Amino acid sequence: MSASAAPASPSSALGSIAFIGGGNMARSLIGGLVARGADRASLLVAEPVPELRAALARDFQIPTFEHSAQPVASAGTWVLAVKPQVMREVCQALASVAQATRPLVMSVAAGITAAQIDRWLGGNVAVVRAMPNTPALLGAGVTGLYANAQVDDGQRARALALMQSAGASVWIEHESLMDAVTAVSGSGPAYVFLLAEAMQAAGEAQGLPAAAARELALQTILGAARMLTEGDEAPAELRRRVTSPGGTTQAAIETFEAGGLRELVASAIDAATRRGRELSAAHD
Ligand SMILES: NC(=O)C1=CN([C@@H]2O[C@H](COP(=O)(O)OP(=O)(O)OC[C@H]3O[C@@H](n4cnc5c(N)ncnc54)[C@H](OP(=O)(O)O)[C@@H]3O)[C@@H](O)[C@H]2O)C=CC1
Ligand SMILES: O=C(O)[C@@H]1CCC=N1
Repeated sequence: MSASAAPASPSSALGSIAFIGGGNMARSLIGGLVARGADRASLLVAEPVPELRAALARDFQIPTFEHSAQPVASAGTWVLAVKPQVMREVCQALASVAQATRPLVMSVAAGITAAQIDRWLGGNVAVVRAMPNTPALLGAGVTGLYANAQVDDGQRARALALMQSAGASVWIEHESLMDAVTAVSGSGPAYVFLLAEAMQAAGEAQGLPAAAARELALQTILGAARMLTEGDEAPAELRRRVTSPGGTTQAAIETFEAGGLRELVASAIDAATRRGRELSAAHD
């Protein structure tokens, strides 16, 4: 595995990129690319929902299409950003173009394997499986990347450049670990949002006004995340510095530990990992 941080702007060598699916994840990736100065005219999006197309065109001034035929014909990189449930059908419809033009195909779908995508596109296709997350919109995401054997060095560099617009990237050598990546970081923002909801609600239950509870909870998460990522100290050490012996934090941490928070987090991530495998099998 290797990790790298985001560069100042995406390379112009990226060429045209066709996004198939313009929903939540594609929007986050496109937002990250646009914010880092990507050529808007080279970001082509196929999205069947008219409201989503209109919002993408309005917010990012990029070309949008109802069907994928036009964007894929002119793009050297495809980003498949549809749900796992429809990936087979979407790929099979694009197989003849893939065989004719040999694009770099990137998939962000949970569970679906590079071998499945290669097979559905007709075989011998360069496939990079990527698992980003929605903070990509702010350039603050993290992506796990796996390349199949057909991906050459230039294509690896192109995949990395594209995803670095979304934040940091980590290459994963063994594809079987991509379901764990999905469970930790792909789904991960939702766990933090759940914590934010719970902290805010608990603050309100203690009598804080809603606006104050929100501000206190959200800024606490932001500040803690910055301490975790901008310093060198381990999470356990940062926690120790907040926890005065016999004080308030100790009372809360003991409650979390007694309630099995660590085991619960491990179970949740195990459930998400298993779900990724199930999605692959269910939609083969
Ligand atoms: N959301 C997230 O945080 C993350 C999502 N992912 C992955 O990204 C993928 C997309 O997820 P997400 O963005 O949340 O899903 P969304 O449903 O928001 O977006 C997918 C979009 O693709 C559209 N679509 C369906 N069929 C086609 C087609 N043939 N051509 C073009 N577009 C089509 C869908 O339209 P319609 O609704 O009409 O079907 C929908 O608008 C999934 O595979 C998911 O596993 C990965 C990492 C994080
Ligand atoms: O929930 C999902 O299945 C997708 C994949 C990771 C985040 N969202």
